[in-house]
Amino acid sequence: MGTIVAKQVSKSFGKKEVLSNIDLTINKGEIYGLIGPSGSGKTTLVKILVGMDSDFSGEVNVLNRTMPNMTSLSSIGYIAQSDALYPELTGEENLQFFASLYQLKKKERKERIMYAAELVQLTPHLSKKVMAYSGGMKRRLSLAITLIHNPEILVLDEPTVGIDPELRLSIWEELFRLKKEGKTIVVTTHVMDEAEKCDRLAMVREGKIITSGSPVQLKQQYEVSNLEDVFVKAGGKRG
Ligand SMILES: Nc1ncnc2c1ncn2[C@@H]1O[C@H](COP(=O)(O)OP(=O)(O)OP(=O)(O)O)[C@@H](O)[C@H]1O
Repeated sequence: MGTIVAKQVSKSFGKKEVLSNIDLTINKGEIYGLIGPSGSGKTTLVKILVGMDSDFSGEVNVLNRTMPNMTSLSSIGYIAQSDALYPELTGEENLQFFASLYQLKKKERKERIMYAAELVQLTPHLSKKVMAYSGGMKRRLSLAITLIHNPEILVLDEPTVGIDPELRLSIWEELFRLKKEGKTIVVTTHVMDEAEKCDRLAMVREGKIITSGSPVQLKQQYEVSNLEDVFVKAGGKRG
């Protein structure tokens, strides 16, 4: 049994089907990438996987519980594309607020806030109000919030958009470290060099998984040297 299992998941907005018979199994301790162009359905799918959307057909299981499920929420850290931050509060107050939602003890709360802020290099900016943060700083704060309760599963929708290359690398290093601890990590991206870093990938186009496998397997299977060409050959379109 995988940590996250989706069976025949479909979803429509009105008459438009945006997800069509999605099957996937994500195992404990792997970094799983959902790769696809803008509008292909990645965000819609991750919202269903984390239990934020119950209006779909098919079945989703997370940690052996059918989703959506309140008990599973504390095991999942989800970073939404649009930042759910409080602009009037400082970075630290935002972290405090989210930490308090998870009822962490005072000492643990302090430790987790320091760890998360350090990880995204926001420690020197914690006392500034979030409305004075740049776009990249807000993304980093969102990522820190996702990690605050030390969840077993991390679901990161485009985690490194607007983040400079150096910090992007250090965030990936941290994801590798978390994976070694046994965390399960789901990442959406349209950047192929990030796709290369995943253990396994599903390539998504127009609401369907057009192919899946490890980066090495996929390149061998389609006899190409990069993942962009896998996407094109598997039935995606360039650009
Ligand atoms: N609330 C909504 N109402 C109607 N259509 C929607 C809604 N949310 C998403 N869609 C449509 O569903 C499709 C999939 O969108 P989704 O956001 O999941 O794609 P995505 O792959 O995550 O793209 P991006 O990376 O740009 O967010 C798109 O065609 C989008 O226009």
